[in-house]
Amino acid sequence: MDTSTLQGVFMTPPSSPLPTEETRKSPALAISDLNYYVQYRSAPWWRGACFRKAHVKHVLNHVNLALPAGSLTALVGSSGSGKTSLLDVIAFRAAGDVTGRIMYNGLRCTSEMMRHQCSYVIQADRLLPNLSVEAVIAQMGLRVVADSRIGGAVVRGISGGEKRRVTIAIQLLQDPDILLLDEPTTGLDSFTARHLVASLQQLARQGKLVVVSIHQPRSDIARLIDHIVLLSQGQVVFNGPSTQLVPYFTELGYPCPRYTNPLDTYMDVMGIDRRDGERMLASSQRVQELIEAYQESELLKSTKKTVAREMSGPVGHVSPRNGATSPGWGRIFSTVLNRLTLNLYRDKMAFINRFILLPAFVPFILIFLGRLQNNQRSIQDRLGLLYQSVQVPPYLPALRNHFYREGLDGLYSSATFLLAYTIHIVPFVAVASVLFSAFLYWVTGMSADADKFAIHIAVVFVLHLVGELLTVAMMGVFRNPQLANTTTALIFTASGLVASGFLRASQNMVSILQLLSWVSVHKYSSEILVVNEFHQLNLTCNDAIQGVPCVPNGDVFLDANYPGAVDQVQRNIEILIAFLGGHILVAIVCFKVVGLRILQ
Ligand SMILES: Nc1ncnc2c1ncn2[C@@H]1O[C@H](COP(=O)(O)OP(=O)(O)OP(=O)(O)O)[C@@H](O)[C@H]1O
Repeated sequence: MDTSTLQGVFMTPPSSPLPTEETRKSPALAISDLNYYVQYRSAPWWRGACFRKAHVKHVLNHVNLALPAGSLTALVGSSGSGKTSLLDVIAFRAAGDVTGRIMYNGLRCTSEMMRHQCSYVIQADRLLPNLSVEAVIAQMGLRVVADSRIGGAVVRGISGGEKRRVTIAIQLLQDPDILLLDEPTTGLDSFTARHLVASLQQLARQGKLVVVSIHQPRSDIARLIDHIVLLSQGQVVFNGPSTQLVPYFTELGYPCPRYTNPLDTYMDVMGIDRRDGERMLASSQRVQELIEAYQESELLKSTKKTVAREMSGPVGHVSPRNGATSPGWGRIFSTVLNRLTLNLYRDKMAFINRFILLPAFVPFILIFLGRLQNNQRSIQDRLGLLYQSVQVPPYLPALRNHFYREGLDGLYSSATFLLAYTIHIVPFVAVASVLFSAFLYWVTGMSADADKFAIHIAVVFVLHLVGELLTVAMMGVFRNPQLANTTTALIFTASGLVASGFLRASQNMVSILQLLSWVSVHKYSSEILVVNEFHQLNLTCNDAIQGVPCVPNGDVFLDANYPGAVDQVQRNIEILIAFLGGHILVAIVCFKVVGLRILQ
């Protein structure tokens, strides 16, 4: 659009017809005297919570708003003005302390009500990289990419703009009454950004309350906005229909020069110039005057009157949308399971990781160890191989932040997700365990007995699964895949060292480590594997060193080093099964207790 007509745009109604009285029911969202405070600590994190000074920041300061449904509202302000915080507070996702009241259609909002009636599209697109876009929403103009992969770091997929529209489309599948979007146009080219905002305007016209935060809307986007909230340093500087923007500021002595975008002009007026102390003081004073002028304005008086009318309403409850019933648990579970499985099947790196890397290690073992003998030295070789078997590396689970997001959106519970997650990795872990054990047995010539081979696979399988579940649990705690993976690798390595008895006899360790080994999965899995390999194994004495008693068979070795292990195989298998169940529970608890507390 030509900038010469910009001022006209802000004085005349936008292109799409404004909502009818039926859809407007003004105001849909009323916010009364909202304050938002966050606590933060200065000084480096390693000083610990007790030694760092706690500060409280007043992020949103006495905000009163009345936002009409059927209109596209934009929160506009410079970086740090409080746009994201305001959206977080409206969505009941804010991490700090909130005072004030939010009403929606005359009902007092609660977090449960907003989880059901409001969808919040945050800045980053969190999509599963290997899923295709199926019937998603012609409304979002995604038909041409309906069969494309989303794409990620490895596989190129749909474009950034298309990803953004898919993110919005997914939120729209919930048919929300309120749609909040944080910086939806950031990173998009001008055509895509305009197309996206036009789609949002169309959605608003259907009676939804659509609120977007925008740093600095370009002229063609500004034209589509019906209602503007200008924020500076957490305070409202203007709140009203876009048609009133220029008249309001002109009256305050800030006319908009011809041929310029009014939002650009007023963002400059509201900006704090930090180049030097003098300019900073002058611009801060100007902003303060603007804030005070708004406090005295007719605009605020009328907003407060409207808001006050709404405030007497009762507490809102969750109502089924448009008569729709939510899907049952079985449907949700199978959808989550299908999505996870499909994503994993299409993930080339996961395939390489799980099916190729571990078996690919076997040729190295062949060079390093060769075929197993039955002499005295083979005892050490066998122990080395068994240590290798119990030290299977736990995989980085394919969990991503979008699952936290979906959990926050109330789409499914942590238990549902973790159950689906565990089930979806079972076939992969099983195949990887079979491949690993088969290669190991075939290359080295371990005890060739079908039962023993099956037990070896089962133990490797349980260790893989426990490792993966432990990583999932750590992700519930840390919310960081790398940290979770490193922590699990450390725990697993330490546990294997201490509890397997393959590198150091347990009896020689300090008592605290001996005690700790009782809670290690490696103690029980190692005992099963060592019995598996050494029980009924005949050994030759032809390489025995003079003066060192020969170990004539594996059972003598077991009696000396793993006393009672032969009789405890059944018990150890039961303990391993309990470990599996226990780790699923630990993962659920980590997500539910620790995870949700972080997110609230
Ligand atoms: N949890 C928090 N801890 C500390 N400071 C916070 C927290 N949340 C918000 N703030 C501060 O509050 C102010 C407003 O932040 P907010 O993210 O809402 O701004 P914004 O307008 O969305 O900025 P941007 O456009 O850069 O995203 C900033 O100064 C920010 O540093």
